[in-house]
Amino acid sequence: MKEIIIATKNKGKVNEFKEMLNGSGYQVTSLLDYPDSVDVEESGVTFVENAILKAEAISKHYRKITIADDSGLSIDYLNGAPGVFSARYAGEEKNDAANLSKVLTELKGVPEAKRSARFHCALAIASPEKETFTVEGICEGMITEKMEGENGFGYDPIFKPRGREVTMAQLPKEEKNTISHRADALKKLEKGIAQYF
Ligand SMILES: O=c1nc[nH]c2c1ncn2[C@H]1C[C@H](O)[C@@H](COP(=O)(O)OP(=O)(O)OP(=O)(O)O)O1
Ligand SMILES: [Mg+2]
Repeated sequence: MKEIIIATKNKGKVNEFKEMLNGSGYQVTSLLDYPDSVDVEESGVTFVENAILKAEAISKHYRKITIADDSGLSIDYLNGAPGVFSARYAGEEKNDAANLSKVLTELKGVPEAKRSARFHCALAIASPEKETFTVEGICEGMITEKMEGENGFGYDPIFKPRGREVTMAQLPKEEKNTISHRADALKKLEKGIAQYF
């Protein structure tokens, strides 16, 4: 089967890509299958730049077709923070629980009307032979006042997608994978993947 490496060690992302590409005919691997892989520095100032950095470094190293995902949460009341710093918001050690607590503290007492936010996802596909291609997806919503739900990962327990009454972490995974920023981006990329093989 044709292999696509997802250039991430984030288990949450890996699971979602495997679910969403299930039945597509591609064998989906990730850096969890390549544990000796180098850590790529996310030095870009946009999600797209970081996705390109990760996809190109890994595709060059393994000489395989690679998709990288750079994503994060942008909160209007915080002028777009944590943005590209979402994973490292409460410190370099990338702690989801600490990141959520930091956001909830910063939004303490802020009324519902001012709690709007959106998830962003940039995907880059790279190959040793072809030019890199990128897409972006978003998911609109708002920040809740407390954490709820066990599904998903990252900021899901404090993010209520628009049109839903529960957090992303309370939705079944099939539903998250229909409405998420990652699903939105992947829909835009999917048809183009075949051209890389
Ligand atoms: O669907 C999501 N649901 C909740 N939170 C999410 C989601 N998607 C991204 N996020 C958050 C997690 C992390 O705080 C940051 C991604 O950071 P980002 O650098 O892209 O990923 P990462 O460092 O965990 O793994 P890697 O760079 O190896 O792909 O945004
Ligand atoms: Mg990262």
